[in-house]
Formats: sequence, structure tokens, C-alpha cells
Amino acid sequence: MAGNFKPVAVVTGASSGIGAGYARRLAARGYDLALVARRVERLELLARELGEAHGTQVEVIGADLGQEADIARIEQWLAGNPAVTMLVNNAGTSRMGGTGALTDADVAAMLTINVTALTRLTRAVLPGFVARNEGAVVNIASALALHSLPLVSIYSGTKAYVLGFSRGLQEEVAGTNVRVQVVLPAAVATEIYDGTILPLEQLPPEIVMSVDDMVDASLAGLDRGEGITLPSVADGALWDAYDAARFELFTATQNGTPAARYKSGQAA
Ligand SMILES: NC(=O)C1=CN([C@@H]2O[C@H](COP(=O)(O)OP(=O)(O)OC[C@H]3O[C@@H](n4cnc5c(N)ncnc54)[C@H](OP(=O)(O)O)[C@@H]3O)[C@@H](O)[C@H]2O)C=CC1
Ligand SMILES: CC(=O)[C@H](N)C(=O)O
Repeated sequence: MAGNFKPVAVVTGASSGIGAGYARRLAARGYDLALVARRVERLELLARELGEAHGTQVEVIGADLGQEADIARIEQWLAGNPAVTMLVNNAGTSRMGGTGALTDADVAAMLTINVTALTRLTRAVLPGFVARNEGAVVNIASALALHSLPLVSIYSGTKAYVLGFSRGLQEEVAGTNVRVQVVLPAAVATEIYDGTILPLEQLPPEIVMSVDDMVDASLAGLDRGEGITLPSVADGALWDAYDAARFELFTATQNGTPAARYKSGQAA
């Protein structure tokens, strides 16, 4: 733990859904919190609830992570706060629609909130975590990091970035006590579906997880030392097989010779 500070967990996107779920569970685990989102009134209600329930000290930080000035402000706050020992990069947005049909603002929001802000906030905490040889970054990706679907092509791409970035980071901090966990939930019952062309009610109920189940599974994964957590996947060996195939394929690319099927006149 840093100095004499009580550990502080920072949760972005804590005004609803998965982020609010993390805030509740981390408060119960004894963390003080810094909660980031645009809807400050919701964060304040949650702060009051957690203060009463657990004595949690909560800093409410209103910020629009789609805006450069706000990202920079949170970066500075994180970099200058050695009590922070956990960053949950949860804030995210999903704008559904064909790639050509989305507005430029929709596309910018997904790229900025899901990719740029997550990257910059991670970069802000990482040097302190490494210097203190402690700390955890929890990045919320999605099962769509593994499988792009039409109507969410850009969203899927942003989540594939979160997965790839997090895996690289895991290699970077290997050998230290700094942890990087990437979480790949499938459908979770939250407001992210509200007002979209795929409202929650249209999903088969049996594929939808509750926020509490998802957060509890993810924290159990963190406790188990997992780098990659798939809360709804019963057979953990599926990931091992997938990752082994991915690595075999990558290894096969490390070959300076064009494959025979790409050479004119040669059979595949
Ligand atoms: N629900 C699901 O099925 C799944 C969700 N996820 C991911 O989980 C994460 C949380 O989403 P979920 O809980 O489902 O959805 P919610 O819509 O309930 O929560 C999204 C959170 O992100 C915050 N947020 C959105 N835009 C901004 C912004 N511009 N600046 C700051 N905060 C912002 C919202 O706060 P505010 O509006 O107050 O700013 C809110 O707290 C996302 O990264 C999402 O991609 C992954 C897989 C499945
Ligand atoms: C399609 C979505 O927006 C969903 N939140 C997911 O990540 O599965």
C-alpha cells in the first residue's frame, strides 16, 4: 500500500451499470473511491450510499471523457495522486448502426471514450504504479473484442483495441507487482442498450447477466490472478485453446517468405 494512505480505487463511468457495481463492491472491500462520469448527481447519490454503508470516502469527479480538456484534467489528477492503487477503466459508449450511417459525433465518441481516454488514463497511473511496485488496472473490454458484429463494427474494433493494448501492457509490467486485468463481458443488463436499435428487451434473457454477477465474477478473476477474465464462459479451457491457436498463427507470420499460394503459377 502507498505510504500511509488508504487505497483509492478510481472507477470511470460509475454513474450507472457496471461502473456503479464496481464502486459498490470495491467500497465493501475497503477502498476509498474516486468516481468519474458526467452525471455528477448520480455519483453524489452513490457516494452518500457508500459513505453510509461502509464509511467510504468518495471523491466525485465530473468529467466528460469524450472531451480533451476533461481527459487531461483526470490524467493530471491521477498522475499526482499516490493513494490511487486501482484504476477501473469502465466508461464506455456503444453507438449502434451501420458504419456509414453513424454520425461523425457517434464515431468520435466511441473512439475517444473507449480508446483514447482509457489509454491516457492508464498511461497516467502506470509510472506511479511501477515506481511503487503495486497497483491494478482493470480494463473493461467486451466479448465483442473477439467477434465483430454488424451494427457494432466500430464498437467491436474499440474493444479489440482494449484487449490488444491490455495484453501488451501485461507483458510490459511482467516481473512487477503491477496487475493488468482485461474483462470481456457478454451482454450485461445496463443502460447502455437504452435508446439503441437493440434494446435489452430484444435480447434473449438467458444470455443477459446481471451487473452484480458480472462484477463479482470479474473481481473473483482478479483475486485468482487472471489477466483475462471472461465472466460468462464456463469452460476456461476454451480461452487457452483460442490463445494457443492465436499464438501459433502469429508465430507462422514470422517468416520472410510469401506463402506458396500467393506465388503466381504455384498451387495452394
Ligand atoms: N452492458 C453490456 O452488455 C456490456 C458493457 N460493456 C462495457 O462496460 C462498460 C460500462 O458500460 P455499462 O455499464 O454497460 O453501460 P452504462 O451506460 O450503464 O454505463 C456507462 C458509463 O460510462 C459513462 N460514460 C459514458 N460516456 C461518458 C463520457 N463521455 N464521459 C464520462 N463517462 C462516460 C456513463 O456515465 P455518464 O453518462 O454519467 O457520463 C456511465 O457511467 C462500457 O465500457 C461497455 O462498453 C462490455 C460488454 C458488455
Ligand atoms: C453491443 C454492446 O454494446 C454491448 N454492450 C457489448 O459490449 O456486448
